[in-house]
Amino acid sequence: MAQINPSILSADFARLAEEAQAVEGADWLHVDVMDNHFVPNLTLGVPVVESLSRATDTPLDCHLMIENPDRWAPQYVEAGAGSVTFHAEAAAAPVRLAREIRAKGARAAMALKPATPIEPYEDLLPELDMLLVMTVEPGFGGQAFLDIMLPKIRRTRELINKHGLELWLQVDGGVSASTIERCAEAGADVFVAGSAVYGAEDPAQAVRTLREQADRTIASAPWACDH
Ligand SMILES: O=C(CO)[C@H](O)[C@H](O)COP(=O)(O)O
Ligand SMILES: [Fe+2]
Repeated sequence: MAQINPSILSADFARLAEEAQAVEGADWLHVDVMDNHFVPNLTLGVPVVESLSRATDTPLDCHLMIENPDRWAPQYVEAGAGSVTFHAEAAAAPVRLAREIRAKGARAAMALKPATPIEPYEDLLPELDMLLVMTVEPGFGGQAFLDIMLPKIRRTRELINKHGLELWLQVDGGVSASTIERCAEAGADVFVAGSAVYGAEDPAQAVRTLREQADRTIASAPWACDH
């Protein structure tokens, strides 16, 4: 089953609680944390995540685009995040960090920027609950989907299936009605969508439509039948 995670990066930050409630029915709410160092943009931090976790029943999927996640990621679990994603390029000790996130009670995930290959991380996959393949350069919403990431999604899915892991494979960046099927066909099962959801007239309906598209594709995808 596909999971759709609307990204509040494309929501109205002055009405975050309402915007979160507008997509109830989504699997997770994707929260982009940017520190203006790891990426050239600044969004929100621990206090906002804490408030947001009280404002919605949808679990929070925090995508940390920050330096030194080894220091900060555990605080996002304490703030109420159900899943915390750190970047492979930023973590000093990814295994220790993934174990700490899990020990604190959240799902541990690792993200790869477009130029970061999956292969060096094969042995680390059992330490993770989700792997995020970025399909745009992290930093901004509303960018065009990078088709050249499809082979990496495919290779990552092959590694997950080869090792028989229950790891989720998330894609983030430019995911919309016109790109979600290519991602699902390549092996993704968790889909972040910012502008495609919050730019729609009815965000909750946009979530349902994306989920239907992804579910239909996954149902006939060879990678899902083999699994
Ligand atoms: O991590 C991100 C950007 O770094 C966002 O989650 C992503 O860009 C979502 O926005 P959109 O669906 O509009 O591309
Ligand atoms: Fe994100």
